[in-house]
Amino acid sequence: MIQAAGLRKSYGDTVALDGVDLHVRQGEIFGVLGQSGAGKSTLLRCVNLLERPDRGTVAVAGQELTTLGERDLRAARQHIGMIHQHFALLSSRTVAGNVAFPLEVMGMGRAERSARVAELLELVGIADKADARPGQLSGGQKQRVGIARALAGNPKVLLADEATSALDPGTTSSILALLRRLNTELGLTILLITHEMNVVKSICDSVAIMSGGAILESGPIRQLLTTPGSRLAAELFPLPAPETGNVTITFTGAADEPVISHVVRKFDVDVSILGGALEEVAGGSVGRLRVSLAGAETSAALSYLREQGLIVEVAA
Ligand SMILES: Nc1ncnc2c1ncn2[C@@H]1O[C@H](COP(=O)(O)OP(=O)(O)OP(=O)(O)O)[C@@H](O)[C@H]1O
Repeated sequence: MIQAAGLRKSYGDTVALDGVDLHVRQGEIFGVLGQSGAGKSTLLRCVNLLERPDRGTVAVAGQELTTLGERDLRAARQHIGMIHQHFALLSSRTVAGNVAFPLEVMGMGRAERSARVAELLELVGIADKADARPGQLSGGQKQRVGIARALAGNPKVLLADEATSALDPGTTSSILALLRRLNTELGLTILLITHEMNVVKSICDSVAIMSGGAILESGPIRQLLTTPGSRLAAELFPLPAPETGNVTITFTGAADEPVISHVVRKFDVDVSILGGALEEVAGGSVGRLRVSLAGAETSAALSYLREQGLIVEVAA
């Protein structure tokens, strides 16, 4: 649904994007995770060409955007909704007036417009706030207005720029739940940028980890977590640096299998547990356990764990 290749963007001597490739599949929620200054906002702005990349190509819904002139680009952007960290609402307009704004720009007639606005406010759960001004709303309600406005043109893609960073944890959860519902009910593809692992953990299907203008690792979350050496796994489950010979075991969905007690019973080994955690990620449970094994049958025990489908990494 979104295909970017070889994106480069510099501001003077600062290289904000240093050859970025991005592939977001239709119907998924894709998170770009990174620290401040990693290049996330620049990447998002290059996807709808609010910022023109110095080099590289961007296609959204099969349409190559980088070759379009300003007029065609404006038309193409109607199919790409965007929501912002600080909501970007017009304070002089009511909630309904804010949501109506893009429909006015599209030239939609008054009656059709007001029916569409009512439908959108209902969809995001703030139909009762239609006549309120943004200044009278909570942060979560403001973001719901932002989402309704972004959906006005029936976009195929929604870009979310730190959409929950200005919200408290409870409100963040309700906005993330709304985004997931819109993703499921409307088949909306969502590309979001965030510096919060929690956002990735709760709603993303895929992720790209970004640093210094480059993507270090990207793909479906469950696939990344079961790839040896995964940065995502290391960030999601911060364990102390391993000592030589320590074993890190990553498992998905198999936490109910008593594999460790099997190993101890089947082989001549002792297992000491050094640390670990279990998390709900991408709709399933994923766990990481750091252990040390001692005994005559250590290597047979490690082979057995691998045969059970666990990812087993031995620190060199
Ligand atoms: N308009 C601009 N002019 C000059 N430098 C810029 C501009 N926009 C971004 N940069 C620089 O490009 C780099 C990447 O910035 P960007 O805003 O994309 O990062 P980010 O990961 O979104 O960070 P943050 O979460 O703090 O916004 C930074 O070094 C930033 O200072």
